[in-house]
Amino acid sequence: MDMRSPGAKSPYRIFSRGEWAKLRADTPMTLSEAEVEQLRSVDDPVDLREVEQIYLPISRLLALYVEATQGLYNATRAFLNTNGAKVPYIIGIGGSVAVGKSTTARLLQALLARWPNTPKVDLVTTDGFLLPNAVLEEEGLMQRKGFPESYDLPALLGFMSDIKAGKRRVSAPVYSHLTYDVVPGGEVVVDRPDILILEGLNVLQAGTARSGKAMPFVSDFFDFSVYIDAEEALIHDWYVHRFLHLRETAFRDPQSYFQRYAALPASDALQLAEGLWDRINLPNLRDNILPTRGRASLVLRKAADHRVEEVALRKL
Ligand SMILES: Nc1ncnc2c1ncn2[C@@H]1O[C@H](COP(=O)(O)OP(=O)(O)O)[C@@H](O)[C@H]1O
Ligand SMILES: CC(C)(COP(=O)(O)O)[C@@H](O)C(=O)NCCC(=O)O
Repeated sequence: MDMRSPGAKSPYRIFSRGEWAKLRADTPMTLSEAEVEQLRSVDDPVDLREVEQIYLPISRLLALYVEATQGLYNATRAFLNTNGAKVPYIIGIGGSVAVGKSTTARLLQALLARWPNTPKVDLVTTDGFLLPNAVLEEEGLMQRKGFPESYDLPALLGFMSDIKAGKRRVSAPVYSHLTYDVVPGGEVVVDRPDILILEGLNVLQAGTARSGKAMPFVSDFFDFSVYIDAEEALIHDWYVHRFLHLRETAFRDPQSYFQRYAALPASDALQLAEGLWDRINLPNLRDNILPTRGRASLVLRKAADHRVEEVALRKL
């Protein structure tokens, strides 16, 4: 589906940047320039203007949706005459490697937590559910990191199911981009938030376990989902640029998996980044990530300067 030429039958309503910005209405700005700077990832130029024009309208829309969903839960509780556990509202954020999912997730977390009915907003990334490198190596999957088969899908589904059941203190494993591996014994504990944001490449994918067995979709647990979109060539440039930037910063850390490459001449580092993109991230984008775009509730389409130029909102 081409988002830019949606037919009359498209399930999406398309907004230009200007049209979307107007939907902020009177939503107050609750982040400072310094906070936005702190929340953005390496190489992401997002600023207060982008927050005002793109993220405040999303935050306003979500505040309305969350309130309506909370009303539905209350209606069910009244109907059943029970005092069931509070159920978190779940938002999925998907898109390619290097498209800017982390920045969007952190900005939405900060904005949503400032609404009075959703003070507790937790954020979990799916990379914690990747199989450890030792297992990926044993199974010949190191060149498939981020592909559906590189995740422990049953564990991710179990986590989502516990959250939706309103369980207390549900834990998720943690991934380190520095060591390029799952952190042994690492965990993040989610304790009945008002909202949970789940961010990762694979959040909108159809559920197939490594055994080939059909499983529920992770997105079956979502109340709302966002897909971050951009032209393939742009994401490629962002990935390579970020890699060269990290070579001068994070890769110099003695703990970094990529430390051995920090001393490489720029031309060799460039070749390495191009190889990772061509062998892993581009095929994953084409085969597994982009095909899920049409399942998102909201699609944010970014331009070369990383700014969102178009927004597509699913007609319910
Ligand atoms: N090799 C790396 N070393 C350190 N940080 C990294 C590395 N690769 C990615 N990151 C950081 O990890 C986060 C997630 O990156 P990624 O999965 O590409 O998603 P996105 O760019 O869509 O947020 C980003 O904040 C990025 O800057
Ligand atoms: C860790 C990732 C798979 C992202 O995982 P996610 O949080 O989206 O589940 C990705 O950042 C990655 O490392 N891809 C492997 C190829 C590469 O090194 O770029």
